[in-house]
Amino acid sequence: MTLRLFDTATRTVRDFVPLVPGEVGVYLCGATVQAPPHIGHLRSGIAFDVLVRWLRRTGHRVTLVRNVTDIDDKILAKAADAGEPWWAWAMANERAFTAAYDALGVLPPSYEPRATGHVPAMVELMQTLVDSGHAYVTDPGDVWFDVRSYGEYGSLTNQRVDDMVAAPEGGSEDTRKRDPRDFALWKAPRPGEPATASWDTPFGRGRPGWHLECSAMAQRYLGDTFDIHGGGLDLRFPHHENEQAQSRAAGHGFARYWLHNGWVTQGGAKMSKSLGNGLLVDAVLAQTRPVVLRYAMTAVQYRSMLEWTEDTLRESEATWERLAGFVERAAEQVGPADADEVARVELPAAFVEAMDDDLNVPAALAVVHEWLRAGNSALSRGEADVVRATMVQLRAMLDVLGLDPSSSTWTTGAGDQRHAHALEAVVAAELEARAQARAARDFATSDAIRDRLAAAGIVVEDSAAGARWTLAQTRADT
Ligand SMILES: Nc1ncnc2c1ncn2[C@@H]1O[C@H](COP(=O)(O)OP(=O)(O)OP(=O)(O)O)[C@@H](O)[C@H]1O
Ligand SMILES: [Zn+2]
Repeated sequence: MTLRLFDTATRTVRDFVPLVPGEVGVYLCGATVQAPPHIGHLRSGIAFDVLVRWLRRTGHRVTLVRNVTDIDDKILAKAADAGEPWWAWAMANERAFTAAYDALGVLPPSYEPRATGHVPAMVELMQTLVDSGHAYVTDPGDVWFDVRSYGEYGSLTNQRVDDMVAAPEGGSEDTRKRDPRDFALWKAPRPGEPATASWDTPFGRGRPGWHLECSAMAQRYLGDTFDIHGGGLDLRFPHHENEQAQSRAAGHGFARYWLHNGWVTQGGAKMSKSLGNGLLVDAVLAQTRPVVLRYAMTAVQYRSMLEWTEDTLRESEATWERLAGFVERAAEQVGPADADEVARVELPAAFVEAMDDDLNVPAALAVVHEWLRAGNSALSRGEADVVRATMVQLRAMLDVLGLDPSSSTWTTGAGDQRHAHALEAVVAAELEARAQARAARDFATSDAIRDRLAAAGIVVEDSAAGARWTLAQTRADT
């Protein structure tokens, strides 16, 4: 059986044959860390986590590179509005993304390069493009890719240059460009931008364009030619078209397969910050266990749109309870299986077939549910051997999807923020009641509330801004 993947470049399903047998290099465009993530931002991380897990399970050594774009117009603008250094703004949001990936059981990438740490590699690539006549400098710091110089421009998205829209950086009215579609490799600082947000290059001082970052970082960690490049559907054009043009014009083979995941949508529209319909990961995790969110985001095929409704999490929770409930009861009856056994067991043929069919997770889950039904019958009949075998199979299949109920990712409660949010709400109500009692000079009540909180290990401090609370330090800390 061979893995077949839908390659966006050829618009066909192709057998996946890695460049080096048994080894796979994957580059996934990561976050531009300008804000904390909404669940749409996590879709690609989860989709490609399933790909990586499947490749590993089928015997491949996978190198996954997922970058962090930590310098960008929006980061600079938002940090300036907030009165913070741009790098502090980027770092805080990068941490929020990392916490979200961890909470949802997305395995860490092999390498997670930040754009700002790879300026020399970008300058080198840009130099190659300038030297070979594929890029040109207008004013110091402004370097453009010359789309007419590269005959294959448009091949990834099957477009003719004449039909394309102007590149957003310096639009069609920018007379310095040779063609309105030419896009920025390097951007001179704009008035008012901090000096720390630009770097010296042979072409003047400036900062990288987004497309150049990914080309340079992919080459740095995966080499001139690598297997799979992924990202959200909206990145195909211009981002991926431009990445490919830069790298191939520089003489590199670049990505051999292109995979794009669908969006999380609401009412058919892409969930997005600017539309105001972005559900922040943190807000969802205040009310839902991470595994339930992971299940909901994994259960669809990666290329499908995932339409988010009020019922999505409820349905996901009910299904998850049935799966995790079986594994728990089975382990009670026959004892737990060890991780090695789960990692080595031969998977059901129908499951393998579904995963090899362009990661058809819904079909793979249908197999999981057949096994679940059989497992539940075996449980009620007390057939220990069948229960055990089914438990091992279910855990193995679910592990491929990042959803093994016995994985420590889910059993330790890490990333589950519901307790913290519940505590926050209860203490806030207590403090409000105390404030009212004090306002009414009912000190007996206000003191009783304070004592009750202290007995629960909560220390209240009064300040001009109102009451603040912290958890009491343990004896060992004092
Ligand atoms: N709803 C979504 N579903 C899947 N992927 C998404 C979604 N929204 C954003 N992404 C991905 O996240 C990355 C950043 O996208 P983008 O900046 O468009 O998101 P956003 O911050 O919500 O959008 P906007 O700038 O319109 O508010 C891209 O890789 C994109 O593919
Ligand atoms: Zn990219």
